[in-house]
Amino acid sequence: MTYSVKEAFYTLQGEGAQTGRAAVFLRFAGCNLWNGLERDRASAVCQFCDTDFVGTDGENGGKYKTPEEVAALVASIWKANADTAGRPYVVCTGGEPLLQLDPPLIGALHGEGFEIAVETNGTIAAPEGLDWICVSPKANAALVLKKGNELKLVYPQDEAEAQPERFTELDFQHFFLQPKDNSEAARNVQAAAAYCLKNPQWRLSLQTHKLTGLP
Ligand SMILES: C[S@@+](CC[C@H](N)C(=O)[O-])C[C@H]1O[C@@H](n2cnc3c(N)ncnc32)[C@H](O)[C@@H]1O
Ligand SMILES: Nc1nc2[nH]cc(C(=O)O)c2c(=O)[nH]1
Ligand code: SF4
Ligand SMILES: [Mg+2]
Repeated sequence: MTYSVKEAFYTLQGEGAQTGRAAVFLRFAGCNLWNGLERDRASAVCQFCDTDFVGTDGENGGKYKTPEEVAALVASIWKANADTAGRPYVVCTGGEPLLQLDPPLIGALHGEGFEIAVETNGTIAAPEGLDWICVSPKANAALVLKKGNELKLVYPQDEAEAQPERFTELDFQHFFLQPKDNSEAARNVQAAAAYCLKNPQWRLSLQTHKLTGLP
């Protein structure tokens, strides 16, 4: 299949349990919960997205015809940036990466020595072989992927089915609340912190790349 890549870049993971770890971010174009157009945001299933995932016009973006081409791109970005040892790490995101990340690409990335992480909205079953799965459930979108390494809930979401209590029995090692970044961000940070203080199963995930200025 052809892989539509919005952009690929080297940075530090800004969120969740792997925060601070150097990684190549591989951002796929397209999402099943929003078409990415501002004029359609208010009618989308997911309305708070902070990311441009439309098209293939970003840094290293393009349409790649084979899994080997994508893996070679990711490896070249790692090698151009990391000076010393450390397990090569790729974070597949989007948009919704599970629309495109398939077993051949997982095989090709492993072939280049990468540990593979994914950031997903949890509406699509995950292929075998992923090394780190972060699920971020969205109100009004049925959750299919009910186990993984971390569950990272954007907070607050008003709908009853997106309250933190709905997720605590699921099979994840880590549970994070990530304050929703919007015009109410400061208030959302305080609300998420207050919830974690009252409910110690949950930890606070701040989007540290927005503090450091990294992408
Ligand atoms: C842009 S999404 C891409 C991956 C996937 N579609 C998903 O939703 O998990 C990456 C992460 O950013 C989170 N996110 C998106 N918009 C956000 C916002 N406004 N504030 C905080 N986190 C946000 C998502 O919930 C997800 O954990
Ligand atoms: N530094 C950095 N960390 C991130 N963690 C998840 C991100 C995403 O957009 O999926 C992201 C991102 O866009 N940048
Ligand atoms: S599911 Fe993820 S990529 Fe899609 S609109 Fe929501 S936050 Fe953005
Ligand atoms: Mg982001």
